Amino acid sequence: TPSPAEQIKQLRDQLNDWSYRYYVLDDPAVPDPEYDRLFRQLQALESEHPDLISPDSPTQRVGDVPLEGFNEVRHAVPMLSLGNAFNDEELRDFDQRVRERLDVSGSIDYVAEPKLDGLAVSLVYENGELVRGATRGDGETGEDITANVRTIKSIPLRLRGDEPPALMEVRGEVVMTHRGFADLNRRQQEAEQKTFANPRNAAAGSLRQLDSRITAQRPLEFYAYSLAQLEGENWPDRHSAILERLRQWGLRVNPEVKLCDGVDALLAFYHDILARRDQLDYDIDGVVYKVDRLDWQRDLGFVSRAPRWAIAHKFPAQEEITV
Ligand SMILES: NC(=O)n1nc(-c2ccco2)nc1N
Repeated sequence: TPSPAEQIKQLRDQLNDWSYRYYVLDDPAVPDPEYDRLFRQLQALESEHPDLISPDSPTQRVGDVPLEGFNEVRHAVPMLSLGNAFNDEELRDFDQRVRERLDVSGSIDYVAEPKLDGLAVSLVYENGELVRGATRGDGETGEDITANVRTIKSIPLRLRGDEPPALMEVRGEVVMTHRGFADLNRRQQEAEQKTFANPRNAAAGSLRQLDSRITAQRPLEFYAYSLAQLEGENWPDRHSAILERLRQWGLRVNPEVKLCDGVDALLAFYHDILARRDQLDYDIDGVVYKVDRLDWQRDLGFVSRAPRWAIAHKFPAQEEITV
């Protein structure tokens, strides 16, 4: 029979794979009771052999000692803010400025993405292991919320694949779905606790908990949308290839993102997402377009704190929805 260490590793890898299928791919491999059965087996083995517990074990997602406060962390690469376009004309101006600066005559490729209205978060992985989670803060420094991001099931504790990079920092948005928000407020009401005004506030309040056992009770999801640091393997040469590499590492990328050739395709994407906005299960406040080629992103650089190579295209403010 396999050694306790081998049994524990087998259970850990199997549970992490099932969790990836369920929370990242929305494609469960086994019914919940099967997952729970193996989870309890792993817990039993780990309690007999605590020295064999590893930080990427699914049993280690919820901490048990609340923090006194949050440490500050300095972002190695500033978490930038985006300039805005408020109408089609301003978007055409953006595209024209980009092509002029690049001295490119024809249309160029952009990646178009829904602009999720949650909280921007940075995740750092060393040799494939999640070592730090941080809020955006003021863009230069944020709060260390590692214990809280570890409770979010769509955030892998270990990157998938045999040769994880030495260092990888991914950024994305933590959101709460409308369904999760409604269930949470119902539970809060039943427990005579405060309810939240909207999913974004609920997500912010959940991430700022000093007790990660509370965060673990909150329906939070993570969508990755950019790569900030990568060491130990070559950078992809396009943003679309970065998103594919993030998917390969086991991170969740929004299924609506789309490679678009030229500004007319961007406008078609904008109007398509706007038309479907009410059917999406999470809040968005616009779409984001990013020049796909990374060499062109570098050439374009930033103006003050916003990139010249990306812009947000905002929707009209949504009238308050009565739930
Ligand atoms: N909020 C959101 O969904 N964002 N935000 C960015 C972003 C911000 C800075 C660079 O990229 N991208 C997406 N999809």
